This record gives sequence, structure tokens and C-alpha cells, in this order.
Amino acid sequence: MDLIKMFQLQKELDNRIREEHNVLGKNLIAEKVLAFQVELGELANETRCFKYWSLKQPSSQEVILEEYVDGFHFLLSIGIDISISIIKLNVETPKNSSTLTNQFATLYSLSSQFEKTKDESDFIVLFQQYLVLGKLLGFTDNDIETAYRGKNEVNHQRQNDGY
Ligand SMILES: O=c1ccn([C@H]2C[C@H](O)[C@@H](COP(=O)(O)O)O2)c(=O)[nH]1
Repeated sequence: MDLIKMFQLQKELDNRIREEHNVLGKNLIAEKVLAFQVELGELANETRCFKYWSLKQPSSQEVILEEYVDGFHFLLSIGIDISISIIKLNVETPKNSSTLTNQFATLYSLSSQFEKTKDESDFIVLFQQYLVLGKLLGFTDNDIETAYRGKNEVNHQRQNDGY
């Protein structure tokens, strides 16, 4: 996964959104962490991993991947705002045999922890555990990068259309 390129694309999108929505220079970490948590809920809903009361099948991998990369946008965006050094993120995804439900719970907890401290080290753990979630969902680095780029373009188009 070319994280350098993805951070660059995210920066271009974020700068554009900040300018067009008059929030240049505003601290948006709280909004972005909440947006990440909302995306996490949407993603969990599409997987239906916690719906022990239902027989309905999860959404397609395509739909699940699209939700996953929405969350990825907000994580990259937060990383930019705290000036994360990419070199510290570009490590092997840790091995994990967690269930999907446990991994979602871990990510809610880690994102709340990061929101409190705004520490680089807390962000790195959160980012790595989001990569673990991607693996648990069955996505390759290539799947994630391709879908991220596609959704980044959609987000630009939405701004063109006055979203
Ligand atoms: O500063 C921002 C704000 C939003 N988004 C992107 C991330 C998601 O892909 C999408 C979420 O938009 P909604 O569909 O939730 O409105 O917007 C950014 O990349 N940067």
C-alpha cells in the first residue's frame, strides 16, 4: 500500500474541503474521530457480524470495502492533522486472531483513547488495528488502496457537485 501517495491524496481532498467549507485552521480532531466512529458503525452494520438474531447475509465485499475506506479517509485525515510521520505507520500489520465483533470494540476503545490524548503513539496503535480489521474482512493492501483512490475521487466529485 502506497501510504505516502494516499496521505498526499487525502491532504489535497482535506485542504479543498477546509477551504470550501470555511474551516481553514480550525481544530477538527473531535469531529473527525466522531466521523470515524460513525463510519465504523456503518461498516459493522454492513458486515452484520454482531446480529446474532438475524439470518440475513452480510452485504457484498464491494459494499463492505467501500465503508472500510470511508473510515480510512478519516484516519488519514487525523494523521495529517497531528503531523504523523508516515515512516512510523509503515510497518507489518500485526497478527491477530480476534473476531470481527471484538475488533470493532477494540477500535471504538482505541479511537476514544486517542481522542483523549491526541498522542502519536495512540494514533499508531489505532491505525495498525484498523489495518488488522481490513485483514479480518479479507481485504488485501491492493484492494484497500484501489478502493481508497476510487472513493477519494468520488469525494472530490461530491465537492464539485456542492455536497
Ligand atoms: O475532511 C474530510 C471530510 C470528509 N471526508 C470524506 C471521508 C469519507 O469518504 C466521506 C464521508 O462522507 P459522508 O458520506 O459520511 O458525508 O467524506 C474526508 O476525506 N475529509
